[in-house]
Amino acid sequence: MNTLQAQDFPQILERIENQKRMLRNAQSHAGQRPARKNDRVETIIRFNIARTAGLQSRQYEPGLSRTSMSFIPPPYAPCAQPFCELKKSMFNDLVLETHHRGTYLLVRVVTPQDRMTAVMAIVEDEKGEVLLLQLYHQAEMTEDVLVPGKVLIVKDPYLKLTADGRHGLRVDHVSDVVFLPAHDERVPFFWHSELTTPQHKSADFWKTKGNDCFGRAKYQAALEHYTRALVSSPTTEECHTINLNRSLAYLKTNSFDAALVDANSVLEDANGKTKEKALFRKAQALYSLQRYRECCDVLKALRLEYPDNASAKAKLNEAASRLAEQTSGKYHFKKLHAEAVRLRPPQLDHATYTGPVEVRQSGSRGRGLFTTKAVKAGDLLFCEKAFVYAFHEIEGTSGDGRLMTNLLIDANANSFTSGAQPELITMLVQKLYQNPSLASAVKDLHRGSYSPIQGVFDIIDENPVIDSFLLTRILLLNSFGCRLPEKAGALKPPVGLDRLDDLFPSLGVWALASHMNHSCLSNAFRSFIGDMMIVRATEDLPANAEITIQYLNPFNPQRQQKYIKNWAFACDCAMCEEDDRTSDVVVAKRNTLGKSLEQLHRLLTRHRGSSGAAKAASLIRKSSAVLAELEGTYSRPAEEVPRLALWVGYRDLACALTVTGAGLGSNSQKVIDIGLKALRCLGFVLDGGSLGTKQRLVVKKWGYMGAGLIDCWICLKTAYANTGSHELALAAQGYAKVCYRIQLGEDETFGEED
Ligand SMILES: C[S@@+](CC[C@H](N)C(=O)[O-])C[C@H]1O[C@@H](n2cnc3c(N)ncnc32)[C@H](O)[C@@H]1O
Repeated sequence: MNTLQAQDFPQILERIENQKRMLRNAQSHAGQRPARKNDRVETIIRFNIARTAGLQSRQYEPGLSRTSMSFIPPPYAPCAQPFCELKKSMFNDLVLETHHRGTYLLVRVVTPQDRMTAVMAIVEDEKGEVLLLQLYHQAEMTEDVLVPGKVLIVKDPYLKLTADGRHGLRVDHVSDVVFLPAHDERVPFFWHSELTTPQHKSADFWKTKGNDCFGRAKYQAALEHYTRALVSSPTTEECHTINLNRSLAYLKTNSFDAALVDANSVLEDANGKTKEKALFRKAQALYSLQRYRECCDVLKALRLEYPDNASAKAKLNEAASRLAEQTSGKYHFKKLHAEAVRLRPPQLDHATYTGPVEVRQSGSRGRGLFTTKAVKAGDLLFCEKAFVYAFHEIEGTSGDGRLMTNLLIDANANSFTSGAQPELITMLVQKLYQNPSLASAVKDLHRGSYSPIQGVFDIIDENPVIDSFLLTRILLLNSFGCRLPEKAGALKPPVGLDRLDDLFPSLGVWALASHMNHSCLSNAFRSFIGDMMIVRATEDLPANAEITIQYLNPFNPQRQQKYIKNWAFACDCAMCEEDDRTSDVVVAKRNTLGKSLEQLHRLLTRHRGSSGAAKAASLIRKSSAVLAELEGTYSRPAEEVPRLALWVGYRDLACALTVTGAGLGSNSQKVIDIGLKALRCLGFVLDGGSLGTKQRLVVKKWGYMGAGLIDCWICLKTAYANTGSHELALAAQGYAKVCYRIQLGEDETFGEED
């Protein structure tokens, strides 16, 4: 959820203005015939030169190194008509900037492909006319999508004027393209080539060819050959083998629905070794579709009939572990951490657990997520595996431009996203196109004002109708940026969202999490281990409470504008209300005082032990004076509106005193006072905790989950322990652990860093 406004980035604003000019120019030619026909030889040579030189693979921007920009074009609907209802067109029939509804083009690829954001090649029609074809949202594969000789159908073609004044075909919806197998009867005879080898070969011939391609990891080619084998009169036995092989090739290309269909077709009348294999393929497909219970059932049946099958035994163990996670919410978090460190991308093979939550209506906010029973602070609400996840290793902010390498620009909204957004859209498009059974998880996610056509996601000509613009919209409104987990620990840099970086290089969609509405004073906290999102309650909640999270960092002064612009709502939490009431003068004063505190605390950490005691004492006095002044800028009680700048000041002072040892001995009292004050600034309501009173330390009401909260509790624990108040130290340690669990998602690793 990291959309940025172009007005803050002049270079991008300029590009957007150029793009808008181009669009307006293009629109002024709508309905016209192209000024001149493409010369075949020149078009092919020009394309090949550009492709070879790699000119089309990157655009360079001064100041923004190696920036790739893609623009979201004006949305248009995908074709929702079956092929049999479409009328054939030729290139000469097309006019500019027009969707030729109800028609199709039959084209053949004549050059190798180039890939920028789109996959591109020169294609010809049956009259030999040529055009540039741009296909968007095609997955990166080991095989090229467009290879010379390949024949395609383009439904509802769109002829667009390109930036250089030429024209070409642009296809944004994957379901608007049909890749025809060589043996398809729609491929004209005179386009048959060596690629489309004579048609009278046996099923075994095509199966062998398929196996050969499979062996070379050419899975798409293998699929085509297996399909051809199946229509070349195979015997029943051959048919089983081919279906099993094709099922495996489908698994390799992440087409789990199709893999399952093939495995099931074999199971209709197979037995012996064939049945054993088919059951295993079925289990593999079900596992990949995260249907763990069914997967376990299939594997149990397989084990019963074929007890010596070692692969089935291993797979059953895996599936049973996933099922246990899914039903109990019990994860081996240390193992998850280890996997997240080892795997690149860190996509973990674990199940989603949905805890005591459900989606319900939440008045004018649309749907929201609610508790189904009372929960305690730190309780697991859910742990969700990403539906799609695009991983980028570099962590950074907009400041140094490192993230500004991959921009997706919405010229209409004058906004853009940086990072993995374009990649994620293609992932989402492909996942749903290949596995329509999974669409229900995401197709109804919040889409703002975008209204898709009737029939979207319907199966037409055996494939689902996919609207890339709908999915782009869903993604822009529902994706989460995420960072790799930081190891929180005593007095390490704080974990949380205190910094002004709402930009995260990795992005994903977590469908259940997408139902949570926003509040700056949220009652739940999200953390990530790899692509698993862990959401825990940050306070005790009754049943039927709406669960909220922070979409953006509350330290971000522009957050309200972003909510309005990106998500079309204004946050009405107490913190936003208070921000509205706070004058710029007060904000500026808080910033200045905050900076002084930062400096004082930095100096303080240099004066360690007894030798620096006098200097430390003077710095502490100064710091206390600044803190008192800062406190004077707040009026509403912290229980109602957390005092974030003040919290940071007290937290850092408590930590600095603990680190330097200035907090040792009699100064422990100081750390305790400051630490407790820090917590109260976050809205914590505490009972007890003062030395010598024998009163237990109890959190009566949980406060805001500020970054560094764990550290603050650890400082308290240390100070209590130093004064021999072991019960208080234990209580502080216990609360540190709950905060650790909330902010890092688990507490199995708590204390390991000590
Ligand atoms: C990611 S969706 C959250 C789920 C959404 N309410 C639904 O019905 O699917 C984000 C959208 O929820 C609504 N929303 C979220 N937080 C809100 C809030 N605090 N006040 C009003 N609307 C909110 C806005 O329409 C926003 O664009």
